[in-house]
Amino acid sequence: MAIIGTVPGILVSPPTRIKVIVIEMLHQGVTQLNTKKNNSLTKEEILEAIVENPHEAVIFVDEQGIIRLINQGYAEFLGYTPDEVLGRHIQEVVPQTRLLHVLKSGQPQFGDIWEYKGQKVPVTRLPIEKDGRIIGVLGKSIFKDEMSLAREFVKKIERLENKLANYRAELDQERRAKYHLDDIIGHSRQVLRLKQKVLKVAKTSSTVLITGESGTGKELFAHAIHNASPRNNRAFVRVNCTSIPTELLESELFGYDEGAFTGARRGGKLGKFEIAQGGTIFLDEIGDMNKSMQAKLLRVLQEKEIERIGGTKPVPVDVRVIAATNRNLEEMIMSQQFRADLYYRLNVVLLQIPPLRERKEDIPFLTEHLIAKLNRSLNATVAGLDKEVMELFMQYDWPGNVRELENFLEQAINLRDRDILSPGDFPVLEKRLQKQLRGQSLDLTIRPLEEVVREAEEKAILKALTATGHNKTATARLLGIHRSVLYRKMERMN
Ligand SMILES: Nc1ncnc2c1ncn2[C@@H]1O[C@H](COP(=O)(O)OP(=O)(O)OP(=O)(O)O)[C@@H](O)[C@H]1O
Repeated sequence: MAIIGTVPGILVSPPTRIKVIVIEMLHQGVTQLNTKKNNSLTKEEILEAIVENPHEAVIFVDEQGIIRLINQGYAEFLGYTPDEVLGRHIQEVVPQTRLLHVLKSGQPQFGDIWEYKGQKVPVTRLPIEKDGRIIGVLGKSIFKDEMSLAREFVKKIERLENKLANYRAELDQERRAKYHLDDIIGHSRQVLRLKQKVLKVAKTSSTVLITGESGTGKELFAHAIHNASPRNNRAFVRVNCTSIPTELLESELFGYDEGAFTGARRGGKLGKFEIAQGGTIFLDEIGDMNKSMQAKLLRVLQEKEIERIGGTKPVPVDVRVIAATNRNLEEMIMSQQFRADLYYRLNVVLLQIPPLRERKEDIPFLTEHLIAKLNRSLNATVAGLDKEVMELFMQYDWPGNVRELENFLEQAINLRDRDILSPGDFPVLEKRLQKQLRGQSLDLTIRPLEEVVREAEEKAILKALTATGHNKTATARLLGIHRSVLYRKMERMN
């Protein structure tokens, strides 16, 4: 038998020759294909090229903290050659290393900013596992040519971190009660009694209801209760029940879980009750809360737990509730606008803040306090006011209470010619006072009917506004007119 060709180690007879040639061709083809595909590089060579890429610093320390792999660039960055550091303990070479923390915790760190010899670099540290055991840590960082990019990135992160810290501080400030008992000015019997009551109720966690006309200082009292209480180092969270649309109020108060509804934020949202955990929640304008929310709030007060929207289990809350309103809740109960059971739950301790006209002896003290406060905020140097102004103040009824006094003083400080305020600095006050005086006396002079009708109308509006604590919707309802008509008429009155 003639041997006409070989395949290594095999003797081939003629009939199989063609087959062998084909096999050889195929073999060559595959080799060429392989060569084209990976440039004949072994896995080790590829890994080495990756490690030695010039854009990144790469280091691997084993479980003992020994440097087992370091690329040229990183060694240079540290001021060595790779051979000088391989086999040494990382701490010996880089005393401020954080790789060992990752070795210990097993937790990866991404985008950490690491400072070395004045240079800041973003680094990633990854625990490396084999067979379920951590065998070392891989540290990586962008550097060299990309350093300027990295620096920009670091700066950006630092700016964001600073911003975040500022927002956090601002938020903390927002969640602190600003006013203390000493900030409540007044020597009248009523105010002194209220302050004593604040000191007593501050010791407990009972729910407090604060009532009083608009601008009497209800919010001030709520802050003071929190600050005088053992909860004063925890959050004080204010929720204005009118300024939040009804459909949002529930998520605002109780929060929601991720995916609770379309458009819900990723990770969900904490509600004000949870934010106030351990502290106080101040529900301002509680009289404006709609009935379905009233029912939900009642449940929270009874069960002392909230349910996030889309949540699966209730969350216990330890929060003191202080509610305030300028509306007459008892009348609202009679007209079925407010739940009686909620009213009794809220009204455990009642603080009724009297209107300013019933404690006019406080006006001089409040004036002095408010001028000092406004001097600070307006950078002014007002020393006080003429005797005539104080006389006007004492005659006026102050339907807008302390807030109205503050507004008058602010306008006057802006308009003044001298640092002692005179009646001329209070043009609106004089106008309102005249109206008030006319309203008190029966004006029998014969005047154009239009004027008489307008005055009667204004009187009725003022009375209704006082009765509703300046709630425009309720005022319009009382007077039987549309809210837009009320607004128009009020604009004309000013
Ligand atoms: N006794 C007081 N001493 C010092 N400032 C006061 C006092 N009462 C009220 N003020 C000031 O008057 C303004 C109105 O007070 P606050 O907002 O507490 O009133 P309110 O009754 O909560 O009003 P509203 O019902 O409209 O919310 C604030 O600037 C507050 O600092």
